[in-house]
Amino acid sequence: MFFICRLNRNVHVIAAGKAVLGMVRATQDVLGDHIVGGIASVPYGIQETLKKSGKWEMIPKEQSSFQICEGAKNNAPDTNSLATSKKIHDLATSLQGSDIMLTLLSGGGSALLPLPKPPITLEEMREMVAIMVKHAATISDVNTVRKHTEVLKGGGLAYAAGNASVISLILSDIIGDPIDKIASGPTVTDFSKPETCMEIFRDLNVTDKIPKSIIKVVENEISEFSGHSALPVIREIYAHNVIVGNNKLAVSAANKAAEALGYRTFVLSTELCGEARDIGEIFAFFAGAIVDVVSGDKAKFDSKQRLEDSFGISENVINCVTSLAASALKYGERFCMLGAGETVVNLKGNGKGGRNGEIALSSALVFDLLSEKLRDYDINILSAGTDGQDGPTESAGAFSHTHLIQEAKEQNIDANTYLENNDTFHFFQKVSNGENLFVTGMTGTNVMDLHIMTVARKS
Ligand SMILES: Nc1ncnc2c1ncn2[C@@H]1O[C@H](COP(=O)(O)OP(=O)(O)O)[C@@H](O)[C@H]1O
Ligand SMILES: O=C(O)[C@H](O)COP(=O)(O)O
Repeated sequence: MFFICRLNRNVHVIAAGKAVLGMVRATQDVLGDHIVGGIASVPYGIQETLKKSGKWEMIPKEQSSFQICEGAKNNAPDTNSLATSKKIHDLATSLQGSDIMLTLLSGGGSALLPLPKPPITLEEMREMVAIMVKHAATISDVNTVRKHTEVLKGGGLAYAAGNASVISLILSDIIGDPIDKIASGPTVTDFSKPETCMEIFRDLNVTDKIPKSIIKVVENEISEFSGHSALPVIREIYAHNVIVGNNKLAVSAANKAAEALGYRTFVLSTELCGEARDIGEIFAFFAGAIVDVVSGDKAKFDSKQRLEDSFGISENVINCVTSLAASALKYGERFCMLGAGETVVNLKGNGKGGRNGEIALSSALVFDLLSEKLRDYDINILSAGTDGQDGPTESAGAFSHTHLIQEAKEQNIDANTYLENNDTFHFFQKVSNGENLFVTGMTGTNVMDLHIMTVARKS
């Protein structure tokens, strides 16, 4: 698509997400008084957190016509983010053909831009998301439904802006950078069919639990579109959507930092997904497989076999990691394996935790299983959300190491009980006075989760 828009003190900024404050500031620095105003919908407390951590370069300059509105406690839409969404909708609809709507979006935008289609209420939207997430829905699935049930999602914001020129800069928090799903695609044409929502509910086995008003809106859309062929009626949207950052950038920076510290590095994948516990176990079994290769022992417990049989990791990948790590460790170097992505958790218990807590704790349980073989090695894992929040907890994630479970046992804390109850936050808070919890506060970015494992021989 090609369009021309003339920059002439006509830029209205609309921003929504956990990472957009720094983006607002950068656009202010570049565009100066071409920005005539705007609204940013951001999480509670983020301005104070960024100021406290000295990230002044991420704080927007004060401008009377620019409002920064905080909302969406615990990443769930609330009355504040709803009120902000209404203001944003009003601003978009007031724009003229000569205006530019510069939209800045990042993950978290979905909860910060809620405007349910009537008769759906805010409470019902919250309920739907909670049910889907509890049943391990991916964010892609949740946002597919949001696109069909909310006014500003699925291109709704750009549509509201009418003839104004729409340019969106998007920071990706979803595997594969799908621009129509990040923050539920407020400025992206939605090609998905409403039928898909019902298929998602069926696959998750939650159809009966979803509020009736939501089912009704989806069913109405299905019958409205049933007369048309393969695709629903597509709203015409003229927007220029650009991905400006994603987790590959974060992993590449972490990789460089590890190299600068002297580690031999390997990036397993930037698209890790599936059940969180599996990823924790995979990292720990990689450590086991590496140590098997270095020691040359016929392993009592074959980690390589486990990686292949239980997790379908190919022999090529395993050989590649283990030979690279072994060649480093044999010559006294340290090894670092990095990964990134976004997992899910099938919530069975009623504890407090997050994906990263589950990854850290499940890796520690495997380390414990392999403790005999790993005893001459220093092995650590950090699993954390780049946004600084691991689920509804006060931590970004947690560290795991080879003697964590033993340490817990000595403190009469049973790791399995905590993991089964999805209570990893309390596990890490309790063990050794919380020294393995990773607490950063909101970081001002949001490019999914990072997993880092270091392996070194004990000196
Ligand atoms: N007690 C818990 N233990 C483990 N994971 C949990 C728990 N409660 C919520 N979660 C998970 O936390 C995720 C939501 O966390 P959040 O940090 O808001 O995600 P995102 O970074 O994608 O915004 C969901 O995947 C959910 O399953
Ligand atoms: O980071 C987040 O908050 C989640 O991944 C959801 O974000 P989104 O639905 O706004 O993309």
